[in-house]
Amino acid sequence: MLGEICRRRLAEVSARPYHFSPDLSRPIPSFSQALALPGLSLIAEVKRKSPSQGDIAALDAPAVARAYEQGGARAISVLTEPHYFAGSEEDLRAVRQAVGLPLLRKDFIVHPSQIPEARALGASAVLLIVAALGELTGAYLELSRKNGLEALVEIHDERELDIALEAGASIVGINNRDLVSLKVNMDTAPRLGELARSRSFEGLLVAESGYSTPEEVRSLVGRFDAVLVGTRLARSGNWQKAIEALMAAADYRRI
Ligand SMILES: O=C(O)c1ccccc1NCC(=O)[C@H](O)[C@H](O)COP(=O)(O)O
Repeated sequence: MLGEICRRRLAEVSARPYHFSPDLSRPIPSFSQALALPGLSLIAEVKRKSPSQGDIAALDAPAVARAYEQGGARAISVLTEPHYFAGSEEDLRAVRQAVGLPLLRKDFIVHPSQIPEARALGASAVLLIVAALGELTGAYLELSRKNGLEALVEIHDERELDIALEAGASIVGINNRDLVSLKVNMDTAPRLGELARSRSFEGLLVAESGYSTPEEVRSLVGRFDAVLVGTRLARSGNWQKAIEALMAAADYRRI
């Protein structure tokens, strides 16, 4: 699945003109500072559909983002991939205008032009998926920093953790979902999080995918800096309430 999505995204992105020159003097909120606040931070995702779930919810991106912000999310992830997730660049631009929280551009970054584009649209950070970028991860990380962006470097196994650490990632996301098979294993994030810390990783750790109950979220307190939640929130219908329920469980001081 990951290969199919990336091939399609690369074809689309490389066919359009490269014309992004973001204004780097325009201030944007810090993604890492939001994640480093005391307790477990919640990154709430605007997600309409996905390859594993099909249709999730017909969301108005800025309205949902405002509810996420009111509910206490500390950052918002906006999917901008159009075919498999029904997102768009316009969603990112509109969410930037609607909320003050830092935004993560959630997409399949496979072409350098997507990085300055993300900054121009108002993102504070981009997602870099090691399974997609492999040894190019370091180069994309550097390009992100040059464009005034932070990067959530996403891994799913030990080899990808090695690549992320070698690349100098300071925010590592551990995805419980295998993006090739789409299977979710909730032991993945805790196991690899522990491994990262045992290898002296002192940056921020984010647990991703499959979180839907306060108990699951609570289990991350003291082990992760943030959790990224999409489907559970998007489906809730009452986004602010759903966030508040998850935050109540997460709002513990770091142990
Ligand atoms: O969600 C999918 O089905 C998916 C399939 C292929 C590539 C990526 C995919 N999801 C991206 C994500 O990492 C999630 O959107 C994110 O972690 C939130 O997960 P969830 O809370 O389980 O919706």
